[in-house]
Amino acid sequence: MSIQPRPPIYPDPCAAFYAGAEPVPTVTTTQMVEVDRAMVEDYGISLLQMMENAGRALAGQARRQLGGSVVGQRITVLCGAGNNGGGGLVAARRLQDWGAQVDVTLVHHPDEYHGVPQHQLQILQALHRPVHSAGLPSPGAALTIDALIGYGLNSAPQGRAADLIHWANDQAAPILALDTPSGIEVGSGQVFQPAIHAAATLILALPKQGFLHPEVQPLLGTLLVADIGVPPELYLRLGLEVSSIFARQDTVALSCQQDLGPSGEASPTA
Ligand SMILES: NC(=O)C1=CN([C@@H]2O[C@H](COP(=O)(O)OP(=O)(O)OC[C@H]3O[C@@H](n4cnc5c(N)ncnc54)[C@H](O)[C@@H]3O)[C@@H](O)[C@H]2O)[C@@H](O)CC1
Ligand SMILES: [K+]
Repeated sequence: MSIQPRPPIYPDPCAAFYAGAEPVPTVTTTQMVEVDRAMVEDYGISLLQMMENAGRALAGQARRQLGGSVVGQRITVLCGAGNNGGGGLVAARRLQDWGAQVDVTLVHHPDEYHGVPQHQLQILQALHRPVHSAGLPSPGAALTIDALIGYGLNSAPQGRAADLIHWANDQAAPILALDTPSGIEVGSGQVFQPAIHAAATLILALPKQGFLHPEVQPLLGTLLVADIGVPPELYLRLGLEVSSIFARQDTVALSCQQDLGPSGEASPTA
């Protein structure tokens, strides 16, 4: 069964994103890859640190969406083998720590996880928490988390990742996507088939340029951006002016400015 796209949250396409009254720049995939590189190589902020922040923020957003407590709530977490999936594995662990019943569903066999995602998986295994790498999750969860593919998407989703995207879209449970709904090429805004139809998307660090594309926006749901600890010095080096959007909270909602108007300075709308 295929589903129709949910109605867009924003009635008109976005021209720019805001957090409160603060403009939030978008980044290209090239810039985001450079952010990742500089974090590790120039500042010694490891991927493990960033991923822990990402997964903790994702778990916190899931908890908010489920009303403030996850005790006894069923959550399905779909995890690819890349760093997006690694963030999902962190979120799964934290949600289990907080009392949720989490079904961790992997795209690949555990032997095919490497690097930091493998490290996150091995923590779950050391804790004897079950993970599933075959079949489809049981239906009936209160929330599905999509940590299948992030900005590493290279073509239309294939194989088991595609099967899990179809499965998630067919469930009644809302989908919380990590960084991007899987199936979107975040740089260009190309929507592949299949692609996740998210109720909410928790963006890491900064929104990606493709999120301004009108075809992408109906798939994003409510947009939030999470602090993963990128220092302002790094953004400045890339020519990005990022104001203190996380001064009060680690995760903030993004609103949309629908057009720039004749002066180029319209107020943001919710
Ligand atoms: N500094 C950052 O920005 C951080 C990024 N993180 C996450 O890491 C993501 C990027 O990680 P990666 O570069 O590892 O890439 P991804 O995890 O986005 O994607 C790579 C994985 O997706 C699979 N894949 C790619 N195209 C596919 C297709 N067409 N069909 C099926 N499978 C496909 C690959 O086989 C691989 O397993 C970001 O989107 C973000 O979510 C976080 O983990 C923490 C830090
Ligand atoms: K995703």
